[in-house]
Amino acid sequence: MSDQLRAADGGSAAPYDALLLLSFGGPEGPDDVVPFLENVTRGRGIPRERLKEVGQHYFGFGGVSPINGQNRELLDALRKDFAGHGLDLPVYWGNRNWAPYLTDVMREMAADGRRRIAVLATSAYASYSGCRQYRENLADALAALAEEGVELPRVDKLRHYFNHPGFVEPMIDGVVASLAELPEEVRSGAHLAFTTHSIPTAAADTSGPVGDHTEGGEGGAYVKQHLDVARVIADEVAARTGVAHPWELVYQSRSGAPHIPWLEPDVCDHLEALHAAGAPAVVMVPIGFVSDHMEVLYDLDTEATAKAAELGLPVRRSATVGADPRFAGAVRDLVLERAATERGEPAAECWVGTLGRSHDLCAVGCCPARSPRPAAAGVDSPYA
Ligand SMILES: CC1=C(CCC(=O)O)c2cc3nc(cc4[nH]c(cc5[nH]c(cc1n2)c(C)c5CCC(=O)O)c(CCC(=O)O)c4C)C(CCC(=O)O)=C3C
Ligand SMILES: [Fe+2]
Repeated sequence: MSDQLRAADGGSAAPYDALLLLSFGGPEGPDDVVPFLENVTRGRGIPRERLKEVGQHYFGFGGVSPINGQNRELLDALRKDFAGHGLDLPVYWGNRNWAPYLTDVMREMAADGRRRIAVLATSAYASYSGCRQYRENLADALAALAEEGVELPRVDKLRHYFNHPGFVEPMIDGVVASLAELPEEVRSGAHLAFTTHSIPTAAADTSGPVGDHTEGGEGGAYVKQHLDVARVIADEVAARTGVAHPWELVYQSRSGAPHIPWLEPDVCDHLEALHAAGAPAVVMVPIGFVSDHMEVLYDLDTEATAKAAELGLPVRRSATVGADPRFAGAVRDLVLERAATERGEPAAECWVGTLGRSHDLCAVGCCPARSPRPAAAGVDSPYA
């Protein structure tokens, strides 16, 4: 981690007068589950069977996704961090698929007189679902407010933070802790399975700026960024434990029709393959996710963990960053970095790995939608 640079304490958030935490949203009780899934899947052609199955995942947890509670904790952590560092910036929270809905929060922000909003999406990497779709949601919210005659604030989306040390370091600690929990006789031979959300290979290939696009489901910014983070974590874990654990990037939570190719291998198939090849233990490292929401609690802690038990393979699942104070500090860095850039001043950049500071403004063609729609906070935004 020697190439990392850290932003100094202090600094101004001007021209920003608010931060908006923009997330996915999740149900908060059994009656919310079906309407939530309808919101998520509106017009996206997810097979009914998959929806019924995913509904069961939520009902198994009383119809409550942990994601909203985790965002409330992150909000608290952000407010504490900002207050503790003299950053006077109000923080709001809105979601794509459940209350508090983005449009309602933006209306409230406008009524509070917020004119220039920095947006942090709870998705660290480039992809249609994790980046452009949030920009489309912002455009939809601005369009709705324009209809209502509200004077529109300007929104800027903060850059991808997959390689910010405040995102990566807590995960390194998590892997070291999970390794320590494994029975000693299997610990040194343990494999690391870095996991993230599978997406259609066509979406992976076109993720990120056009210059990163590839063919054949082999790359694109989405895969490249995950590999970069995985390598940083694996190298640092090796440095700390003295053991170079073998690692691989695998995928989880596939949906969509079976004939459409998505990124593989699936984490459960990977556990089987590792077991067959004689691996004595595995730590699953959910680098694709910011908190322990349903994709982590069900797909890893329930399903993949049951698969490992069936195989007799010892596994652990390492921690996501959640509301770690280092992550809150990373968000402050991102705000200050972007604010300086917007003021035309040099910005202290924080990043690890090999890819550098991600772009501030998505260019035309970045993570394209299958059917083009207006998206805010990019070069092609119809809004100021
Ligand atoms: C890249 C990515 C992230 C990571 C980045 C980020 O965090 O944004 C993510 C996060 C999440 N995905 C979530 C839930 C769901 N995702 C679905 C469907 C889909 N996700 C996709 C991609 C991603 N998803 C895709 C390509 C689909 C197919 C349909 C479509 O293109 O939309 C479906 C529909 C049913 C199903 O197919 O599983 C659900 C219920 C929750 C909430 C969990 C909770 O409630 O705790 C979270 C945080
Ligand atoms: Fe998802």
